[in-house]
Amino acid sequence: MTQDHEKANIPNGRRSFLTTASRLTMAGAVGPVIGLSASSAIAAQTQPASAESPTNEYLEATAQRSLDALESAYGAHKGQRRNHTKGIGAIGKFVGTAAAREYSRSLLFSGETIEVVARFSLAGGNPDASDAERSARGIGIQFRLPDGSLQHMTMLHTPMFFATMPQTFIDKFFALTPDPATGKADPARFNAFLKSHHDNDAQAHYLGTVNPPVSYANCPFFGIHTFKFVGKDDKVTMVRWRFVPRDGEKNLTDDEVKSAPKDFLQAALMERVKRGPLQWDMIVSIGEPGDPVTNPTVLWPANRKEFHAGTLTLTDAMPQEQAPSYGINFDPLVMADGIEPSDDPILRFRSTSYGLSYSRRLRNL
Ligand code: HEM
Repeated sequence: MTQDHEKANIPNGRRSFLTTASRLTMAGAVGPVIGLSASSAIAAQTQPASAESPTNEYLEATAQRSLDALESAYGAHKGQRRNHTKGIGAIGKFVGTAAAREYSRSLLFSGETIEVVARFSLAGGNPDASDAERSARGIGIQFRLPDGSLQHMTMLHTPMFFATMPQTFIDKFFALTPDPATGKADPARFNAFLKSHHDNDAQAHYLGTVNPPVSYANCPFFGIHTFKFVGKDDKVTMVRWRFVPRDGEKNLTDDEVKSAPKDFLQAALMERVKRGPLQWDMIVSIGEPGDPVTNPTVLWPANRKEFHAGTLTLTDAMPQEQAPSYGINFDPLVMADGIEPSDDPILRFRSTSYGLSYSRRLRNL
């Protein structure tokens, strides 16, 4: 298993993750990142040191900086999520398989029917974003296990993420800050981000070449990170998972991308659940020695051994303000016994960022 990062001491004594070899090994051109209204400065690399903001502050990726970056790009929308702001609630159930029980002792795979609260969303902090924009679609799922414990999964419809290190996330959203003169992000500054952050390439290429989905019902969702399945005998298996829609994957045509109404996703989902339950199969891939486990921008080879770990069934959908998911913090590190996180620095970082966003929303900030 490869580690493509190292921990480094920074001068003020605090520790931070710094990229050493974050170049992609997979094919993927520097594509336009469309959908996330483009750009401005790369804070970490271009902002001068000052008494209030010493250079080291810009080098350190903190939850605070990640929210500063999101709010810089999209503003702070009171009482709302700072990322994936536009969304829809859903409820349903999950039933795990005997095949999954071979690898994980999690009650998720006990075979009992597990209650599920979910939320679909559009990446980015704009509550009025167009549903046709070329950004990631997300799903947060809270599984309520029979012993009262919780298991979270927070996934995207792209197979890969755009950052090997939290600093890329922070730099990207500062680079999307609107220029006060135009109200739009500065393309030159966003291009500077693209040129200096090649870990962004693969997802940008994917979003630039694969049209957005026609409905959340037709979205595959990828866990992206590597996780550990822990068996009854404590045996650890490195895994990645994805949820494959039984309705099939279906994307907008080029014409539909241009003409689709701004808010079609909610209507499409509501209409679909009226016709019957929606299902996804959870497919788990087993890692082999040498597969990257800390880099969420690089895919595993397609020929990895896979098994069907369970079926997600969603029975109802509702506007997010009325949904049980409204008050949930889909922190991806909320895990029940039997599933554990890898050392992926992005996965580890997410928890604090979600917590801070959640606390702002609860305080109506
Ligand atoms: C450095 C990396 C990341 C940061 C800083 C970050 C930050 C955030 C924040 C602040 C939120 C809003 C949380 C809330 O207010 O409840 C959020 C939501 C979300 N993120 Fe991330 N994220 C990161 C990576 C990822 C990755 C890798 C995935 C998927 C594998 C992902 C999927 C989602 C989804 C689906 C939501 C919406 C959850 C909901 O409906 O509440 N994020 N993210």
